[in-house]
Amino acid sequence: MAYPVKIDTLLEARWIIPVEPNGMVLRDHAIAIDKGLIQAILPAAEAQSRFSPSERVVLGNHALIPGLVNLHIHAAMSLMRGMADDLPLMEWLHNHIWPAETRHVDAGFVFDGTRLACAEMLRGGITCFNDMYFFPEASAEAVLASGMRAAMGMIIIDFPTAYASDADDYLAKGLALRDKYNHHPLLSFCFAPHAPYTVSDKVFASVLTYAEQLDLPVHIHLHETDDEITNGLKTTGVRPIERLHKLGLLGPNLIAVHMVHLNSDEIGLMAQQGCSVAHCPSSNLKLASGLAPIAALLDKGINVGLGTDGAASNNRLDMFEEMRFAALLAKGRSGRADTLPAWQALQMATLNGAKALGLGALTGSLIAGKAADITAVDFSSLELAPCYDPVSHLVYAAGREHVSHVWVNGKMLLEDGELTTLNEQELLLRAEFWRDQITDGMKFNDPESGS
Ligand SMILES: CSC[C@H]1O[C@@H](n2cnc3c(O)ncnc32)[C@H](O)[C@@H]1O
Ligand SMILES: [Zn+2]
Repeated sequence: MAYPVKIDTLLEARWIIPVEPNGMVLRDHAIAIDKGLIQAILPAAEAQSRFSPSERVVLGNHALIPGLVNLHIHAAMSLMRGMADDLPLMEWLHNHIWPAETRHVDAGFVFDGTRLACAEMLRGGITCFNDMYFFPEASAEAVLASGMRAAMGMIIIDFPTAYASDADDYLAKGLALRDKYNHHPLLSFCFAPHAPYTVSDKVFASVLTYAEQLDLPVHIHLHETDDEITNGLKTTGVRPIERLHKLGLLGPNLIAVHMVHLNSDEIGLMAQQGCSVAHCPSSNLKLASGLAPIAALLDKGINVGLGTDGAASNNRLDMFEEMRFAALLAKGRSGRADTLPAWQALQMATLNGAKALGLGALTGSLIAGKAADITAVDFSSLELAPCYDPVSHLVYAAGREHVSHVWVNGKMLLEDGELTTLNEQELLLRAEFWRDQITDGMKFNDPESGS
């Protein structure tokens, strides 16, 4: 008989839901992990005789799923959660968020805010996120402190900020960051021009040149509100999607965020060009932007992933909530209960996000050879009983409070609900500190406060 093979970790669980192939649920199986990678998935009894793990984790009433992929977030905005609620996008941005960003956002803010967001996301089973924010070098340090996987946005916005003076400066800073971490096992990069209404044609042309040269995704807010389209038509003569098409930006590397207001020609064009969409249902509802036509996008074969957007417009970084909202809203909008079934919502929250980021060979599903980015969901609570179908429960009944363990690249970052890399108490103190800074800034701005 052959000797057992030494490995780092053996995870045994009641259910393993690999997502690829879709619809498969494995009962009483185990995942063998070594050097950060999934080595094999096989029946638990067989795994026990074949492998000799340094660590064995037995999760008798849990489902193991691929770590959730948050396809659109401004992580550091966790520090602005609840700062400006119940406002439409443009009023929210111009009168509240941009003034606060001008006044308070620096590298320290971004480091603390991103760590806070990482802590929240890890507790909710998210292993990878696609970030778009100022001072991405500070976000990258926060990501590395947490052990998560992230796509860092090389942001470009056509106005000066404390981070960069002009479009060339934004691009140079983003590219320098990418050079610093190129080939890092946990970090990847996306160009992140903010939106059609804040980026000029000339700057889009530079972004396209670099994106093609480096074969990197381009991550942009697009067709989020009706006003964006009306104003775009007025200022450029065409709708924003048509403008980006003319500029050559539509293609398999494009991650279009929101995509709420679309006509059927635009849906056809996005499909034909192979673009991906980041659907952010909670943010679209809270800012009253509208309901994205997700069933129509999926019918055309468009790759749709899910995002939380920032905590200032959501106000949770909770992909369980996004899965449930996505499934329910798509049914409500299409008038068909079979639109966006649970398995498809789970696929959107995992594999589709990974594919959009160009990380489909690395994460997003549980198969041998991919990174061990894994989330364990505990089905012991009474609100998850009885269980006929674990995939149904994951989307329609479970919440982030049921996440017990998380691994990224084979490393356990959440153990029985406890973070292993980030210090919760310190993050709470830093959050209070920044809340006090922002509140003082608001008093200073408010003539009625007398200061
Ligand atoms: C250039 S860093 C990102 C920039 O985007 C702002 N932002 C946050 N949420 C949204 C949204 O839903 N639409 C448009 N812009 C958004 C954020 O405050 C930063 O300024
Ligand atoms: Zn956003």
